[in-house]
Amino acid sequence: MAPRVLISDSLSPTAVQIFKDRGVEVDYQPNLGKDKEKLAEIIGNYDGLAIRSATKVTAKLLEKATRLKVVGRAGIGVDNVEIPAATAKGIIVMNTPFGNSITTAEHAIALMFALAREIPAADASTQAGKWEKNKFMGVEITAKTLGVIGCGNIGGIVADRAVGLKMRVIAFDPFLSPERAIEIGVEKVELEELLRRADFITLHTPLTEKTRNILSAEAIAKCKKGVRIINCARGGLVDEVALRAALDSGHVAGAAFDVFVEEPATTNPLFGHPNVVCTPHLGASTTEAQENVALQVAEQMADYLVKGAVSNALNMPSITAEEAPRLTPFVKLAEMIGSFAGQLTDTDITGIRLEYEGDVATMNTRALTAAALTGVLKPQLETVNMVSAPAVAKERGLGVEEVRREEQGTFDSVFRLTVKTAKQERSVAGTVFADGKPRIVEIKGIQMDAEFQPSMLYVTNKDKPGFIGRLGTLLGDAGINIATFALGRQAAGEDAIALVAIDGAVDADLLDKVQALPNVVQAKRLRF
Ligand SMILES: NC(=O)C1=CN([C@@H]2O[C@H](COP(=O)(O)OP(=O)(O)OC[C@H]3O[C@@H](n4cnc5c(N)ncnc54)[C@H](O)[C@@H]3O)[C@@H](O)[C@H]2O)C=CC1
Ligand SMILES: O=C(O)C(=O)COP(=O)(O)O
Repeated sequence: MAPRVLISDSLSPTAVQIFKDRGVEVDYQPNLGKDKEKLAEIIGNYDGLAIRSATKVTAKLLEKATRLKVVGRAGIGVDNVEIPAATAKGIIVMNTPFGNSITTAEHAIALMFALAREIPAADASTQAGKWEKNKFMGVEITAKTLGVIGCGNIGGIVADRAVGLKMRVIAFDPFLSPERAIEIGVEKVELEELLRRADFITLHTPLTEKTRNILSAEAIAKCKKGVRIINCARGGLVDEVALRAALDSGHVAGAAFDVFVEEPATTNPLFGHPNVVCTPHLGASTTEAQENVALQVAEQMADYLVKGAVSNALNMPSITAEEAPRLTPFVKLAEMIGSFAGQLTDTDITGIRLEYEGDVATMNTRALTAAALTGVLKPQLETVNMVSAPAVAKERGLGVEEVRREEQGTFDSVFRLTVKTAKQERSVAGTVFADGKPRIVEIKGIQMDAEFQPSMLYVTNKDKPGFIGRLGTLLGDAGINIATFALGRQAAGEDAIALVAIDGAVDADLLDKVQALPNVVQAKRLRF
């Protein structure tokens, strides 16, 4: 069945076309994001959800999203998506981190000029037939100091444009390296210094608990008198009530806002002030940017839903479309080996060691580790998948250790997983043969050669004559057909393992009988 995607915000028709071209069914309902109830009613029918900023992807909505595998944000900010809730449900959240950054930076520059020359008010007055030539006295921006709060992609482009406009640019960003600051021609400063020195302040951080109200009443009070503030990033970075008071007192000379605490903003503390310029979250609204983000989000989502490739995900390691075909059988192997070990473990797991040997050590082991953890955790936690497994493992305090060795042994690649419990360590290793099928090649250091089958019986025993015959007879008497029978042992007469693929299931009663056979140490049913 073709995957189905819902687009619940306004997106360029390019997205619809790309989904169709790539074999994804698509429903384009550009206003649905604003209708929470309706969206919750139908979200259960879709594998993918493509959004902009109007759709709020809350934990409550995700509860109804029983089929959802991916949320694609055609844009940058993902503060409208509850990512931990998506991760917990195994839903990938991806964005398009660069598609609209130039456009948004240009909007910030446009708003800076609009403020400096009071263009919106002058336009309204002129078109009202007032010709108030003496009312509007602007300020030059040349040689003025621009303070950039958050100097990442967009902040960096704004800084670059501002340098071109002959401004002096200072930036506050704890993650801006001194080398990058030199490269883009900005002076890196602390927030206090920026507030003290800047004639214009522009904000370009995401909205997080750290950045909320970064321009608080207190911070605004520390600003130079006559400062002008531009916010093209997110509502909530500036305390709107405090800013209004500072505008009213004349401490702040002007403010240009594209984003607001409450959106859509139909009322706002800033509205109505003569030195305030507002736009309705238009930062990303150019034909070019919308074309970029629509194309990119549709390609990324289709690549994931159709080919298993992951890019620009915020809660999952990337898998390129090129590596996906080579990686996929190993993802399967890692998950099955993980599942094998998980099903064998009854007590609390304290740690997991993942060893990648040979070719597999050169692959995307982050993705393979996520798959292996999924397998280990699934017997206890049905809903876990590659997206949520690493977070769940961390939450449960499982120490995860990765070892990579590129030298090959008997096989081109070996993946070995060791589960540690308070009582013991148990390792299982496997490989992928040329047929693309995962195989078990070693259990607890004992060599084996077994394929995974949907229903299997795992028996450890003392290597004594008669065991195989007795097990075969017991299963035969119960009407169970043996599909394959793999054996391995440490040495003659010592610990041995039998891995039996069976048609049909072994019930608890029969399992007890297997367990009761002479020399049997442990008997377990496994399902794959
Ligand atoms: N108005 C609009 O339509 C648009 C708004 N945006 C907003 O712009 C924001 C920035 O986008 P990008 O530049 O692409 O993101 P980015 O991730 O490249 O840059 C953000 C920068 O903020 C810095 N930062 C993080 N915490 C900080 C803190 N506490 N103090 C100072 N700096 C801090 C980071 O180090 C990073 O360099 C987005 O998160 C989004 O909210 C993005 C596109 C369009
Ligand atoms: O990309 C972003 O972060 C934006 O804020 C753009 O929002 P929008 O897609 O125009 O609703």
